[in-house]
Amino acid sequence: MTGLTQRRRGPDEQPRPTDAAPPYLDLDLLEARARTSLAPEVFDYYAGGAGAEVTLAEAPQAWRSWRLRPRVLRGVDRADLGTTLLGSPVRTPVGVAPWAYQGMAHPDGELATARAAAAVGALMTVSTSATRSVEEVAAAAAGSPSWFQLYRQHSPGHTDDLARRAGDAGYRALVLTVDLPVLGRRRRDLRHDFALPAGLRMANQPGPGSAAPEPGPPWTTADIGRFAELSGLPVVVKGVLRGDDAVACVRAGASAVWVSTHGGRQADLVVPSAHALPEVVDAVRGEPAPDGTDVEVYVDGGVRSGVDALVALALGARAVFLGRPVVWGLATGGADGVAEVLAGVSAELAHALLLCGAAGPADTGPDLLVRAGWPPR
Ligand SMILES: Cc1cc2nc3c(=O)[nH]c(=O)nc-3n(C[C@H](O)[C@H](O)[C@H](O)COP(=O)(O)O)c2cc1C
Ligand SMILES: CCCCC(=O)C(=O)O
Repeated sequence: MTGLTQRRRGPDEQPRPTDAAPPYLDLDLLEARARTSLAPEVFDYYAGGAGAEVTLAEAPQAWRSWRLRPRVLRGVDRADLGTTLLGSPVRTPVGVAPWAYQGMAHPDGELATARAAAAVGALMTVSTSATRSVEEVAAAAAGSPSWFQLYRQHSPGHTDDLARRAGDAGYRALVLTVDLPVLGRRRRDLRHDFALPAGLRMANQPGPGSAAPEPGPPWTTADIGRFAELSGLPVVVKGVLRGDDAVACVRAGASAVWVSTHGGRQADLVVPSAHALPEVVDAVRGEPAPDGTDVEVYVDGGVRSGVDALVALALGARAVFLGRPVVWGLATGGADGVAEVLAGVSAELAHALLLCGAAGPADTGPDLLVRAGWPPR
């Protein structure tokens, strides 16, 4: 049976994991399949959030609190998704957010994700907590632009060493994740006493790979310039939700800031990324990056379609990153599954741009948006 002849689901019917692939990207179906194929504690580690999971649940809704104001009669008949991220050309502004322990989702783990991202021309961010080494994933990306995400390690010397290795391995930026001074209280993981399954290892860190690692000494803005120097790479600060913090990062030497709630996995009741993004974009306007160019702002959290991505671009994001959709792609289809997700959301974005009379990511802006609700606020 092809997707085209498939019976349509009723509005209240949940996707069945056995359904054939529909002729469009169905992330609910991928998640339902992943839920049946993964061990419950692994699925819950990937899917879960902190506390009562309010931030997790609000993230996708927050993008949908905007409505589009399409432009017509502008002669736009083609949308080109190509752009640059910190000077590296990519074929889509939809990238892969760093996510840990990919070997639990697929035996090839991070290597499969890297190959898929390279095939689609999307940028991948590789987590410190990968099940493959810094160098192995760089080799799988085969020169396609990738970034390395750095976590504070218990030993500062080890953190410095990872930063240097990222520079040597050819990553194009170092992403400092700053929203994990301690691990969020993730009830699902606590219930399962989650730990990395036997046979898998954290390839870049010592220790057992539990959900409650002990991070090293706190970082401050002074570390931004230090890591840029150590690695020889531009620094992106991930996990910024306030304008004042964003400005402090840039003044300390960051080339970009990444608005994120860590997928609702750190503090609960945090402002959704979609609501924090405009404040951050406004705050860094006019603040030059170390190389004199404009500071770039990225965002993630609850982006589940190309239209969500369009809202993010229109609010001023230069790139939009996906977390769980990529997890479900890898868990259900390996590299092909990841490519399907990245290409699918990118195709939706291209289509949404055209429908709004925009020729590409740079041809978007707040004029395309109004707050949902009537009268518009
Ligand atoms: C299973 C999982 C593991 C994650 N691991 C990391 C990580 O190692 N480093 C990091 O900076 N962020 C990590 N994140 C956060 C993501 O980079 C990203 O901010 C978030 O997933 C985006 O939200 P979304 O899942 O709704 O798309 C993780 C997220 C998930 C779901
Ligand atoms: C040290 C944390 C492990 C990876 C992570 O960031 C996450 O699970 O959200």
